[in-house]
Amino acid sequence: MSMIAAFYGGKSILITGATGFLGKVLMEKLFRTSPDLKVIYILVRPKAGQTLQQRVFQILNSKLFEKVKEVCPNVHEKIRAIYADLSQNDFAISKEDMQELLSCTNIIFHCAATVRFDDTLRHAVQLNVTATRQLLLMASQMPKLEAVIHISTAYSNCNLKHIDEVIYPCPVEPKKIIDSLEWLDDAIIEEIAPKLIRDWPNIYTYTKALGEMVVQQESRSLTIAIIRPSIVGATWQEPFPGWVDNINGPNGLIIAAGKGFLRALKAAPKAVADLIPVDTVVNLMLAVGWYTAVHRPKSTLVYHSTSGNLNPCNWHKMGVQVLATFEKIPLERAFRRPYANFTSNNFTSQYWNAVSHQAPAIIYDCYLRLTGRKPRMTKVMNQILRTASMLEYFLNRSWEWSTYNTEMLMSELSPEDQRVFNFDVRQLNWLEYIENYVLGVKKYLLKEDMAGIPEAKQHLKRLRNIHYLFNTALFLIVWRLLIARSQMARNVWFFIVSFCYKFLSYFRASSTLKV
Ligand SMILES: CCCCCCCCCCCCCCCCCCCCCCCCCCCC(=O)SCCNC(=O)CCNC(=O)[C@H](O)C(C)(C)COP(=O)(O)OP(=O)(O)OC[C@H]1O[C@@H](n2cnc3c(N)ncnc32)[C@H](O)[C@@H]1OP(=O)(O)O
Ligand SMILES: NC(=O)C1=CN([C@@H]2O[C@H](COP(=O)(O)OP(=O)(O)OC[C@H]3O[C@@H](n4cnc5c(N)ncnc54)[C@H](OP(=O)(O)O)[C@@H]3O)[C@@H](O)[C@H]2O)C=CC1
Repeated sequence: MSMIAAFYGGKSILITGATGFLGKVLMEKLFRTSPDLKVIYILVRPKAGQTLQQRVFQILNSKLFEKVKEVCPNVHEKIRAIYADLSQNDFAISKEDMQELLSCTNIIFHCAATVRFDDTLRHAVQLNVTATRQLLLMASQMPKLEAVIHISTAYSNCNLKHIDEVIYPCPVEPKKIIDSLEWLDDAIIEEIAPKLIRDWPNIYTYTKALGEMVVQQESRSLTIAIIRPSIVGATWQEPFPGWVDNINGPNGLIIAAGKGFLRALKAAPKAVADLIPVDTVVNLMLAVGWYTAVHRPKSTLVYHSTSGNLNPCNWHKMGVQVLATFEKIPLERAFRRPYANFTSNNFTSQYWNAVSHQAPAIIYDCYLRLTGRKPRMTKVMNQILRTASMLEYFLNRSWEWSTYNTEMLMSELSPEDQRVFNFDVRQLNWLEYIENYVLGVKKYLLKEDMAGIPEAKQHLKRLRNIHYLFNTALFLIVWRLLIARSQMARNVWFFIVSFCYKFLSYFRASSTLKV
């Protein structure tokens, strides 16, 4: 019997960010392995015209939850969606709901955050810092609370090269920033933001670092742990391989590469691609929840959920495998054949951008215009290049994350728990994982039918022919222009033609002799 699964039995669990990528996989695993848990409270806001109930209904009826319904048929009764907006005071939770949360919650998983790299400082602080503080204040009023698990990111200290499982202080106190945002207007905040974030690459990583400091400051009366995942990718094994449902991080770039939009990336081929499967992160979260509640460590422990120091893979290997998978299982209606280049050189990168990205987009838009349609490719391309440039910082560096606490926890688990809540990334076969990942992007994210693969392959063949035709025509035009303008080009041309003529004459003469 799994000790961890048994631990969550009968528990009331509060999850923030349950509608997000990580939150959904966490709920799924909890229901599947501990169907006898009492209730999962989720803090949800209405979104995109959907009520809370519609949002929950959609999640529970998704492919991800198919297995859950077999082991926990009454899953609908065990999930309680509470209206909440984490950017509001007291999260805008009603008095009755707040009372229920305060009196019943046993475990908290705090996943909610804004993960946008370019969010405003005000909003990012509200979500990633102030909301964390407010949640911990709530937590300190929960008599039955056993543990709080805060999800941060391995990149919260990406201004350092070697990162230990400790909380690093930030140059400015989070409280000072929270206070000053109350009276500064938005224009001034945006002006001081670059000075505040110093050597952090973006507001997201900076505010996540502030969030950790808040955890440390508010942890006195609480039992808290912090988990720092690196780049969270599709599922490795559970509930099935390759599940993914948003375009953050690698996902959008994989689509852009598969559709032939993105054919070059400014990335150091040898830099470590520190991806971590989402189910691995979730297994660690559940194990940490159990360990923190049962062993109540004296200080706040930090756990790295990273792959680089245990089972490293680099961008070159990853890129090659992504392309190899697209050969076998291409995406539908590609713009160009998937092909790409990783370069860390500025000049080469700009060259590839102009030749491989911008020029084809402009040509295609001209074609759309000529055929009476609205041009759109340049816009799409600029969006992709903007995204790629935002991720560049992470593609051109490697970090060393120590994993002492994570490994210690692994050794504390029973063999059964090590199997059911496996977070040992050493067992991950990258080639197999990436293939399933790419397949998952096609199936679950783009919702493409596997029956369309032969047609997609045909389409790629047509694109290859167009490519050859285009290159030949381009070569002939350039050559013709050169010949018209340069004596040297004419000489080379006559040399080649006379050489070919002589070669053919010799060949014809020798074959006539044989007859
Ligand atoms: C040497 C030889 C090599 C040979 C082989 C080479 C082969 C290469 C093949 C290439 C194959 C690629 C392989 C994989 C590459 C993997 C790269 C992975 C990089 C990952 C780095 C991640 C670092 C993460 C660090 C921290 C991790 C975390 O803690 S948290 C989560 C990370 N957060 C995010 O990812 C959020 C990032 N997104 C944003 O901040 C914003 O979306 C934005 C700023 C990027 C854009 O904002 P904007 O307002 O302009 O747009 P938005 O409204 O959001 O969207 C507009 C449209 O753009 C689409 N979109 C959004 N994000 C992406 C994306 N990531 N990729 C693609 N497209 C994206 C979005 O859907 C919108 O589309 P429409 O709705 O159609 O308008
Ligand atoms: N994905 C990754 O690569 C990594 C993620 N992390 C961390 O993991 C955690 C989860 O990330 P992930 O699941 O990928 O992110 P998502 O963007 O998928 O999910 C974010 C969640 O936060 C919720 N949320 C945001 N704003 C509010 C708000 N004002 N009120 C209520 N809820 C809100 C979202 O709700 P809604 O659905 O309504 O928008 C959503 O449920 C984050 O803390 C992130 O920093 C760390 C490292 C890497």
